[in-house]
Amino acid sequence: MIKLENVYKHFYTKKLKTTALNNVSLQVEKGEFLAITGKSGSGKSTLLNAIGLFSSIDEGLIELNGTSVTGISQKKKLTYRREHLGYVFQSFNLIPDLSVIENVMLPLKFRGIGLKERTAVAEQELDKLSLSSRRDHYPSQLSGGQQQRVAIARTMACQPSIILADEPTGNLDEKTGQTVLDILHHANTACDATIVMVTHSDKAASMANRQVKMVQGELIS
Ligand SMILES: Nc1ncnc2c1ncn2[C@@H]1O[C@H](COP(=O)(O)OP(=O)(O)OP(=O)(O)O)[C@@H](O)[C@H]1O
Repeated sequence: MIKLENVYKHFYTKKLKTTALNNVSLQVEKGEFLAITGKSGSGKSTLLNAIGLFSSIDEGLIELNGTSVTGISQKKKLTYRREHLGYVFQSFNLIPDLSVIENVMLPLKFRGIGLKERTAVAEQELDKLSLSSRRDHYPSQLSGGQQQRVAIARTMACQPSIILADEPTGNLDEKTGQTVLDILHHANTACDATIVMVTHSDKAASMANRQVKMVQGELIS
């Protein structure tokens, strides 16, 4: 479960103060699939980054699975991210010196899963995303869409309880985009993952149980 209460986030540049999150309160139940829509610059990614523990907030409270994560140390945030959160972001953050399969296996290693099991899980996830033939390639040898799919395979291999997706179909052709949506849908319905997805696509948003909209930093149901 995800709970935000009266969350504010401001950005300051020399001349401008931007309130990217303006008194945002939100509750996403366990196993819910929420879509966040809204115009460019309305604060969607800022919201996702705050829930994903990538950026701090200025005021308010965030709870994930019943644990308050506001103000916890960087070390605890990292542990929490590794154990509970999965990200499907457009910046793939693949490790360039690791092959495709090694990238997918890495977070499983952090969780203490043995080599045989992590190889099997990674192969299975790569197969679902039609990437088996690329398992020994390096990220630089892949197209943008292929890199995004590797990142999704890496996320799904960990079976996170909360998945945060920022424009997950943005860079992909229609067929691959649908595969990604199907994978998210499966994680939601078969594995009870809670999903928060930012999207501009009506088709992607229609996969969700509920839609909310960001307007100038405020959340509108
Ligand atoms: N690091 C930053 N410094 C200053 N302002 C920022 C920073 N990051 C975001 N903002 C501002 O905060 C507001 C919200 O940005 P955010 O990226 O959350 O929007 P978004 O809804 O995700 O947009 P898009 O759909 O274009 O990705 C914008 O006005 C943006 O200019």
